[in-house]
Amino acid sequence: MGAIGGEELMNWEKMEGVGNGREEKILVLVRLRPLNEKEIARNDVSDWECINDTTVLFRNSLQERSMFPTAYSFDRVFSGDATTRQVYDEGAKGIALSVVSGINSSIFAYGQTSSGKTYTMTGITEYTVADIYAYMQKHEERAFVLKFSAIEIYNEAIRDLLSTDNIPLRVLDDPEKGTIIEKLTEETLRDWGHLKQLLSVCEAQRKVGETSLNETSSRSHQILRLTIESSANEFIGKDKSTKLTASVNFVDLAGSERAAQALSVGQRLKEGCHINRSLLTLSTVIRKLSKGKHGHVNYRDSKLTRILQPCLGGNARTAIICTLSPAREHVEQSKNTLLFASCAKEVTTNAQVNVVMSDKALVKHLQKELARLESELRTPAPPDYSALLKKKDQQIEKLEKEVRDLIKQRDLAESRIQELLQAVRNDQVSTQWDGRQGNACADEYSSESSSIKLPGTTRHQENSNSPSPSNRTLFATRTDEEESNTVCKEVRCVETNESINDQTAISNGESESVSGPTETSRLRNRVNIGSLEQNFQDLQNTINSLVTQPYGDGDDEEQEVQSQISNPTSFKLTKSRSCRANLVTSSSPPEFENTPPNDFEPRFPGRPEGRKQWDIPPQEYGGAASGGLLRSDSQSSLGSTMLEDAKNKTSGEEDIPSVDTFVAGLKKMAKLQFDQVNGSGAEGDGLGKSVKSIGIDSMMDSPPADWPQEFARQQKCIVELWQACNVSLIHRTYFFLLFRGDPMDSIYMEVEIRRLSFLKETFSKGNPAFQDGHTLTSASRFSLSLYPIYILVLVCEVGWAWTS
Ligand SMILES: Nc1ncnc2c1ncn2[C@@H]1O[C@H](COP(=O)(O)OP(=O)(O)OP(=O)(O)O)[C@@H](O)[C@H]1O
Repeated sequence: MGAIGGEELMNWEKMEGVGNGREEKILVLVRLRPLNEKEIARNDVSDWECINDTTVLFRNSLQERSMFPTAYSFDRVFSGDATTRQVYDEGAKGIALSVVSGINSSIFAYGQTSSGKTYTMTGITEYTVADIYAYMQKHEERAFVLKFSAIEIYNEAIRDLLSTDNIPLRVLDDPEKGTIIEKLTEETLRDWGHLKQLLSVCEAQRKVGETSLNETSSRSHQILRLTIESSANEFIGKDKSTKLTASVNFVDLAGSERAAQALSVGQRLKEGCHINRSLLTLSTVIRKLSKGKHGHVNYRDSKLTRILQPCLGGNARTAIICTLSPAREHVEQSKNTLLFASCAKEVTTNAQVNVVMSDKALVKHLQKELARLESELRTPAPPDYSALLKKKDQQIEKLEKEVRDLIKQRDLAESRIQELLQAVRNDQVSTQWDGRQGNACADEYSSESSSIKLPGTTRHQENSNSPSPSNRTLFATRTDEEESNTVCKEVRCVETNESINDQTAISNGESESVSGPTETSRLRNRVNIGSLEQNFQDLQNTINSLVTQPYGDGDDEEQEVQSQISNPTSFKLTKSRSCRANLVTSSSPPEFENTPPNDFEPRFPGRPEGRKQWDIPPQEYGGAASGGLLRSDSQSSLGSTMLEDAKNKTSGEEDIPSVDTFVAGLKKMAKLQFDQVNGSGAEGDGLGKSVKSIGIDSMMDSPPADWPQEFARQQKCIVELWQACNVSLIHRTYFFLLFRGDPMDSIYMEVEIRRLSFLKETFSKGNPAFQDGHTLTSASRFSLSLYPIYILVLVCEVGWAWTS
């Protein structure tokens, strides 16, 4: 017995590159035999052709329609005129001779009966053994030991072909050696002649029978095993001896057959059934292995697959030679063989060099390995700079990406800041403009003629982007103590929450909030003639611009509003609370045109006779007791009617019997509506109901489950109130001239509407319950445009009072 030392072993493993196993696909060869004499006599023709070294083509001369492919590619295909020597040299040799390198190998022959399996395997076995002996002769520095064993599996029974006993052998699972066959004869070969003799014995022992397809049909699966042990001569007899040991299997499978074709009966039929069953198991195992080594593989379903398990996806290099009969009558069988071959070429095996070490050699080897590892620990190997560089490069790339993202975010934030700053500048400009009219505003707020009070509530003031009425954009923001410090405030609101005395001054502090008549007179007394004159001049300019851009051009106005709405950047509503500081596009007020009219329209006392009277039966509006709100469609119809009236009329056409009566009726209607909206008048009068009483603030913090519906109702009510106060151009004019509180109320309501829209945007992204229109915006803008006229009248009054 030869041996190799530990160093030699490591060199060997490096050289072979298989120390840790080598995965490779099963080598699949296809051999097409020529037509035999019987087939030629039957004038059979060959439908198969090897068009190159790797492809076999099915020439369907009958033009049959078939689900099978016509071309098959494998590692190597051999035509009918190829010799077994060629098959061996160009195909199986490399696999078979792995055994001399300590790697297990297997050569299979698979195919239908009479396709040439035995013919091929006999030659392959001879050539392999011859080459092994030639190798042994070449490598005299090594000592080889060859052992031979042979079995056949006949009707699922294992027989020892080297034994004359007919006793079936048992298959055992050995924890170290794997699957073994009990009591199997293993002959140590003396020489080549000895092997030839044993092969003859096997041939004689193997079950062979005559069928209609093959006179010498193999009725069993035959496995010849040649085991080679080799070791280096120089280590023989020394303690540190190791040896390579591997086996090569020559597997000549029984041929699949159709009972009808083979005309088998009796014993032959029984043999055929066993053959087909075991071949079916082999096909199943191969098919499963071809899909990857996942799940359970039924090796144990047959003795054939159990014994061949290491060759099928295990520690072995494997070649399968699929033999084909060219005869047309065997076409289907040939196609089945090729399908098996197609699966087999997907199966992966993992061959390893099989080294057997003596105990002393093993200890020596392990000690050496231990010393090497310890030295590596003491002096760690220099770092792998290339790997480190690669890692750093990846980190740099990641950081660069992050930087790019941050730059993008920064740019976005800057643009947002610019927008906000612009808004603040606009706010300041408008505040200055308002400041010049601050006293007048104060008077306005304190006017007793304001029929609809807002006790304990906030009055909002709309600001325009520029003093020019034709270029105003409405902004509205709710402010409170918390919000007043927010940088991004775009519109200022003056709140009179708790104490009127603590009211925030508008703009430069000149303006004062709602107060009683005494405050009004005090403010009037503080009016400076010079500032009044200046205000007068400003207002004159404003009026001039109003005259040059009359409101009557409703289409233009509407278009402008439409463009503002369609362009969110030009029409924004900003919430100044920091946690909700995102700019939100203001949604448009509700659409009323499509609301169907109903019978629930209140009679309007100031309405001219002959026109439709609005009656407001208080009991129909519910109230605190019922707690009910009007259905929104009822209220919508009111707004709709009024709006349509306003649209259908011009100032010239308007028939106004009594402005005072009209205003009184309007106020009454507004009060009733607003009381109805808020449940009752107990907490305040009409429009004086604050947003807080509506519950918007609490809704923002913890919106109720049905808040969208409730919200929509509230929004609609306020919108309709607003419309009630803005019926038509001429009425509006009287409002401004004679009914001082209402213009601000209407503006206030517009602000509220916008704030509600903002809340809606905040809470109901994409909620289809909110369908907004644009009609209020233009009307509101018109209210603003007329506001200077009112200021003018007020100034005149103050001037007159002062001079008198
Ligand atoms: N390539 C070939 N060239 C010439 N003759 C061949 C070739 N292959 C097979 N034959 C002949 O065909 C006949 C059947 O061959 P063989 O017995 O090897 O088939 P088989 O596949 O082993 O059949 P079974 O499965 O029934 O044992 C034999 O007479 C054999 O000599």
